[in-house]
Amino acid sequence: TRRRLPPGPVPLPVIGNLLDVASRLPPRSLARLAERYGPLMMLRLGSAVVIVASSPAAAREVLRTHNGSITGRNAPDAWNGAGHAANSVFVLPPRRRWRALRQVGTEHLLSPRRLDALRPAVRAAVLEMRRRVSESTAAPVEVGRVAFEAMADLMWRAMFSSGLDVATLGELHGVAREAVLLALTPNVSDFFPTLAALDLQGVRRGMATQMGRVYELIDQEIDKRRRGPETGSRDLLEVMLETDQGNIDGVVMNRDTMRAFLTTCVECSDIDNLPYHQAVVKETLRLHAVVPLVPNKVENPVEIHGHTIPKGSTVIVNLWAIHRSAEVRTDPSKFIPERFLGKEFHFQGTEDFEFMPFSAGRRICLGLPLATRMLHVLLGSLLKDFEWTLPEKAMENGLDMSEKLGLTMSMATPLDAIVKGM
Ligand code: HEM
Repeated sequence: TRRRLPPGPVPLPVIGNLLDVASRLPPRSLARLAERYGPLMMLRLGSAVVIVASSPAAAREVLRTHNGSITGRNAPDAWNGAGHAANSVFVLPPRRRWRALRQVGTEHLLSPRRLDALRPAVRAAVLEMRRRVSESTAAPVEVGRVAFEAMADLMWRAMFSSGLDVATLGELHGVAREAVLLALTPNVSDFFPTLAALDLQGVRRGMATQMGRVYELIDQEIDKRRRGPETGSRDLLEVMLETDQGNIDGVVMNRDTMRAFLTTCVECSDIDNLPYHQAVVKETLRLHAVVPLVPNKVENPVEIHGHTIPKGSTVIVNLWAIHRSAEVRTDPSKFIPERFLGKEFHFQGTEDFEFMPFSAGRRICLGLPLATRMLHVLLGSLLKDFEWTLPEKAMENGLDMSEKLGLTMSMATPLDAIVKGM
């Protein structure tokens, strides 16, 4: 079967193709390799076998045709810190616990009914964000930080019906920043799983400290609700407490269930009536994929385009490369929101797999309904309520739009902007 494996660069002994991929921006290195080896190529990263899908047709094979056999995950070792892998929907294997957690999330946190009920929480989180921005007229505003804090505040309100104070929000931002740095560190444990137990670089221990702090905050909320008076809230915490010791589809609702929904969040607005605003958000997600490399584990061997994809290997869909492919759109590296006007490009992905910021298939982003609403509301509020300018240096030298990949993709130089007026 060896001859039928996908083509790829020749691996070096021990390290395999690590040097071919190591760069400031791995999705771009992989896109360049794909120009040479084709839309389905094979690499060895240490002892791990990695197949990379870099075209819409290859993505369709992975995320639709053979999706049933390619829905696993090889959890990065960092996720084992504080036992987080057992609570994370992102890395759980596609079995009972993963299915049940997705169901809990879909029904009790992200259903259209729950999202409607969350409108006041969204409003409160956005008002709080506006208040903080309007107090920052003297110094530049770190836009990413403000948006992160509003998402965290909203997620907290959705789960616990109470917002977070400024100090805790700041602390959570610090936790996220540390976690991104840890995820940025290429980890020997991932490339040589036999060495993982040693945690040679301390990445797993570092992640355990960060996750441990978030778990502590969640536990405080649970204990407060248990001791306190009835609140009458119908939030995720209430569902959990009502079914405590009970279960949903075989999964016990407990603290771990709350931990599964650590990620950010938020509102329903007028977005259907704001096509240009929507097009700007879509073009941003196209050019700057939040999760540029979607990793799937092969649970059963499959044949794609005449090549054998071995069991246990990781199949990465390079969303970054597909979104920027010159074969499917003109001027792919230019920011042109108009390309999304008047056409059917859904956030859920297009039929031909050329635009899918939330991926597709059985593991499509669970937070999609919340994320799309919150993105529009946050951006809308920041643009409508404030007038912005850039710091002098950025005005002179232009804005650094380069990206860096950690847990998710972000700007290499965080955007600072100055509020001119309201
Ligand atoms: C602009 C914002 C976001 C983007 C572009 C995005 C994109 C993605 C992508 C591409 C994946 C990988 C899907 C796959 O494996 O095929 C993913 C997974 C996931 N996302 Fe998001 N995401 C966003 C925000 C959120 C938010 C706010 C939440 C939480 C409420 C969330 C929760 C999740 C979860 C739980 C998974 C794992 C799903 C699974 O493996 O079953 N995401 N996201």
